[in-house]
Amino acid sequence: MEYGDKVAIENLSLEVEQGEVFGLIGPNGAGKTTLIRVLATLLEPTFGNVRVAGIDVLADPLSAHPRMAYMSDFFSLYENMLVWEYLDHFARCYGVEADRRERLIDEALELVSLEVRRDAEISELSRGMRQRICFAKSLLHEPQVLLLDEPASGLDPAGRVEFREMIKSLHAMGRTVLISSHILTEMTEFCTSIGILEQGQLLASGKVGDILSQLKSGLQLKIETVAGDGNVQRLMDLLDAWDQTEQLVVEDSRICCTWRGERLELPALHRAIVEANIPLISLAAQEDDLEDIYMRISGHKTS
Ligand SMILES: Nc1ncnc2c1ncn2[C@@H]1O[C@H](COP(=O)(O)OP(=O)(O)OP(=O)(O)O)[C@@H](O)[C@H]1O
Repeated sequence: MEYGDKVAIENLSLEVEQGEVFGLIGPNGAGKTTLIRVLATLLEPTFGNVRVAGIDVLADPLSAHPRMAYMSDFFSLYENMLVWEYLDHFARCYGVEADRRERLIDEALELVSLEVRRDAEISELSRGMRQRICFAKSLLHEPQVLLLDEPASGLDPAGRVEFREMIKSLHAMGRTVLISSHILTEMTEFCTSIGILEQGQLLASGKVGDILSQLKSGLQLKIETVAGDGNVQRLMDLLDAWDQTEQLVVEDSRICCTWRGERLELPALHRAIVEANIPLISLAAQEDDLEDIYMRISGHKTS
């Protein structure tokens, strides 16, 4: 996908299975919005094929529209409408028959926990509530596929928790959700699969557990000794000789490295350090989390 001579997405091949909650993760400018807008038929790719819910969206966008909902990170509402009026208005626009409208509005309001604000004027509502109304609006035509571009941005922590619950409910209802974010850790809590996008290229994609286990590099060790008396050098030498450590980085009197051995070998390493009379302040081992993996495969430095 190109904007003039700027290539926003390149050689991207991605399949999201029905019923998945797929997290599209990438930093600013990675191409997430571009990809979602292509799927939503708002942008035409320079070349390539795009299918949503089995429909070729380039050849037949009108058949694809009823099956999908798109929610942008920017949204606007009609301020002077009541919540139910707003939803009723859009349900009519989407061609929802009169005898189903009220039920669908009630269900959407329940899903976003706004039943009690049914008769409130939109201008009275907080940002989080407005976002939830937009979300409710996007559910009225019962789309199979939801395309959500950074929907949790601008929500406070409580709003984010509620948002996660909404996505989990949609997953339980069998909907397919593609959701973008640059906040990695929260995506693992409700996504079934993830893709990591960087500079328009998909660096990795798959089930959350598979990505974690494929890309795990081992345990990250942080070992702290007392500064002075050559302690740091002796600790470095001992770790080098152990031959299970990689990527040693020294920060003052602390050494960080990757441990290639088994977790159960760590007590022996601990003992060897003590027996070598190297004063040990702490030895901590931590599994890579998604954030570490993302930073490593995208070539960023971890802290
Ligand atoms: N209308 C446009 N014209 C030219 N370049 C564009 C246009 N829209 C996006 N781009 C460029 O395409 C690239 C991808 O942008 P995109 O908005 O898809 O990224 P993103 O991952 O959604 O970023 P963010 O997290 O900041 O929303 C960026 O380099 C951006 O500058």
